[in-house]
Amino acid sequence: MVDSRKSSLSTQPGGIAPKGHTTVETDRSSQVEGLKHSSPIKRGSMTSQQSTSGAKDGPLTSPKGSSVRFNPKFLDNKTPTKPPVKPHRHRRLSSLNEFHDPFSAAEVYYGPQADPNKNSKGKRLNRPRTMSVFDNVSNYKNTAHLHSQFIKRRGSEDDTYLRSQGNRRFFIENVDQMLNDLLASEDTDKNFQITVEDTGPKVIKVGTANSGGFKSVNIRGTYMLSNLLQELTIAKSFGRRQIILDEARINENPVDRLSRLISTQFWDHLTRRVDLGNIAKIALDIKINAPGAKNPRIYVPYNCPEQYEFYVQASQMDPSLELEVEYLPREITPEYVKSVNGVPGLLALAMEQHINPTTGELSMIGYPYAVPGGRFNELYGWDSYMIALGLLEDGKSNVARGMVEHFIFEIEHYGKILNANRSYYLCRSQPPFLTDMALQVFRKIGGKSNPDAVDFLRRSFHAAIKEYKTVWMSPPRLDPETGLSCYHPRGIGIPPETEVDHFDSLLSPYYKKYHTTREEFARMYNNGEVREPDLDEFFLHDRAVRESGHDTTYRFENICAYLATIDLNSLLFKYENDIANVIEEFFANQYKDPHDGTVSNAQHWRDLAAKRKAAITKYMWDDETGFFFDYNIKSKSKHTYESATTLWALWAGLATKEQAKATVEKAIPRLEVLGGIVACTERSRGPLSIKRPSRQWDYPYGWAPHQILAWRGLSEYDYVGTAIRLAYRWLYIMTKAFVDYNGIVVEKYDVTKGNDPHRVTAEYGNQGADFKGVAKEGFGWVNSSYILGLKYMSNHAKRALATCVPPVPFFNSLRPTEKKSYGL
Ligand SMILES: OC[C@H]1O[C@H](O[C@H]2O[C@H](CO)[C@@H](O)[C@H](O)[C@H]2O)[C@H](O)[C@@H](O)[C@@H]1O
Ligand SMILES: [Ca+2]
Repeated sequence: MVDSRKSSLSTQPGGIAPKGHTTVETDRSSQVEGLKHSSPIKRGSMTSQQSTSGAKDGPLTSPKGSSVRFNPKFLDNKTPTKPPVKPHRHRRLSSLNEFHDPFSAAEVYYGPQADPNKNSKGKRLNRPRTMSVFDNVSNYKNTAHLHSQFIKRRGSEDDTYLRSQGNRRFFIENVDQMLNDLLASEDTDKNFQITVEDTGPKVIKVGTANSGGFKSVNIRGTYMLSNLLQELTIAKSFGRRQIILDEARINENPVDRLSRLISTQFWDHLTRRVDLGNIAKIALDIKINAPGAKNPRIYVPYNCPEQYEFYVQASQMDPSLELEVEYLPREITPEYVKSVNGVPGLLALAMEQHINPTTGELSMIGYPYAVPGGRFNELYGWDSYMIALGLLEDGKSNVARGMVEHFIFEIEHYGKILNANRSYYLCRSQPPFLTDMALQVFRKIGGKSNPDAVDFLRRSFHAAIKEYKTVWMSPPRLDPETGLSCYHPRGIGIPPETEVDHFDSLLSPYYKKYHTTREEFARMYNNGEVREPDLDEFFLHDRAVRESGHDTTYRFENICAYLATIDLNSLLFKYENDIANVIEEFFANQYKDPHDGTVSNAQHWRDLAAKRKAAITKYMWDDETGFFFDYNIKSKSKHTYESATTLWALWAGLATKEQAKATVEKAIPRLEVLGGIVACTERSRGPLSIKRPSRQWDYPYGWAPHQILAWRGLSEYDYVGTAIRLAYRWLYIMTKAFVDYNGIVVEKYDVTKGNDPHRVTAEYGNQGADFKGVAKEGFGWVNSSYILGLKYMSNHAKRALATCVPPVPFFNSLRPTEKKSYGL
């Protein structure tokens, strides 16, 4: 490994490290000494030799002992390999005389126990100047020195710092002041983040804990400075005015840091659980900007009086929140849904009985669930599946289970798994994953040996069978001629949840035609006061696009409701097989449907799957290109748009061995780019222009669900090496953006560029990018993809990721035998 710090420092006037380098240093002599003394890499800490940008130039050697790999193929259905949260070895801190974990969760690290103002032990650190530094007086009270990039007084520097082993801690006497100084000096573009694009000195002084803040050291480089900003922001949010901060916490190996943050913070920030006190907050929605959307509102199914009472009680408890509680009608029609677009609200979800442990009072509480993040602050359909996979891996099976409970409730009360639980989504679903999601949760909560898990599985499959029959295999979604299904929700008018100007380019000719404004035209059109058949056709397909989860892509524009997609039909094939297996094992091979009275066995469902497989092969498979295409049921022809969803056929297990081989040999080379699998090929998307702007589900963007399904699909067909290679690419893009851009984790990435892959301007920008100081939640399915992707990585690959070694140099550096395990 190249020592990037030594070489870069020697060429930098004034010893200031270039952007992206992450170092702590005192002066040159102590640097050298520090390097001489540096101990082997410890879990969780990133030495300066591992700095982020320098390493990519250096040759990569395969460290000994890094060859332990597992076959991820077996992991989806079997036992976990990753413990929920890695236990950290506690280190004894000699000077502070206490046990302490530098990587503990924020609540612990910044909680009252660690507060020098509340904890008598800690107070010792805020001691006045002592004789030991009498002749060595620091100007630490003069805060100007904190952002000075010049070393003014050698006497104030703590040259014992680099010699201290395992006890490198900073004392931040004034968190607010330090935050202000840090931002003033380093956040030169004033976006409250410290990134590689900021042009500050990239160095700041901080007091050392051993000297009680009298002596200081320099913190250098984007990564460490941005971690410092993040930690100070979190400390402040805990009400802390002073902190002791471990160096290990701000130079932590980025792979460890990101996975730790996801496991211990991001999931918690994304998790919701409705109770009497928080419903008004949970119900708030920033997507709709209408007068009727100002107050929080909850809609309750007509036959859930207990829930209605609960919410009325919540609204009465604090009238100032102005929570409105409404019953839904028995029949939910497109007309009704349109009628409440101006007064949108959250839709009630599943609740369980709850006994207050102190009062013994019986009440209700919602099952927990996790939201995607950003503007998406409700329970989504397919996001939930992807999120559940990550939660299960991180030992949060109660939240994953809660989401399945909500889907059972949604199918029972709203007739489908909703796009998301808001009133304006009542007519739409999303890609169906319930059977696999229930099976994954079932296995994690004890499987066959747990009667509660068996009950859960049976209830889930009752719901899934109802959904299969009444949503996906009924009009208008079913195409009776081919037996295949399309995304085709009912609905009226313009979807209200998009950003206000989303449809301007489409609708502006109509504003002109009717000499009116955007708002007035929308009202007239939605109410049927003007008839525009072309728009009706456009919005029919637009609703289908949104149901597909792929909103939006040129693949689907003006056509989606007529497409039997490979995505949906792969998922239904999986439903049919999962249902067959569960009927066989958990319903004694005889399933009496409580909804329609029919009786079926496993063979019946296997026959349905075989029929679908035959139809998919006939209508969708293209041997020449190695793609499964969508099928247009109107024009009765293949729609030859090359999409990443061709890999869903592998995930579902419907491709033959030959089809899988052709996929790997012909389709993957077209879809594989720097950062993994791209949403579609550039040639299918076609040229862009002002009139034909980019769409977020097209080239050059990459999405976590596409990666996750591709990895598993390829592994199922024994192309584990290809899965590992693609996973490395995706994790590289994520890690690089995380390191260079202040810990960012976003909804989607431009997977064709390595410098700022998080910068996506298509349609409604990028969720997860808009934070001040610290990213608190990441983005649901992207969080999962990191946790799941790491399962495919060897230690060698993890080390390369931590130093942001780009995929091609990394693959080129492998020995021939190693290359094989990357499918090369
Ligand atoms: O508000 C615009 C659209 O937003 C959603 O779509 C996008 O975010 C979802 C949540 O992460 C995701 O499931 C979907 O795949 C994304 O394209 C929403 O689902 C759409 O219905 C809505 O129109
Ligand atoms: Ca900045």
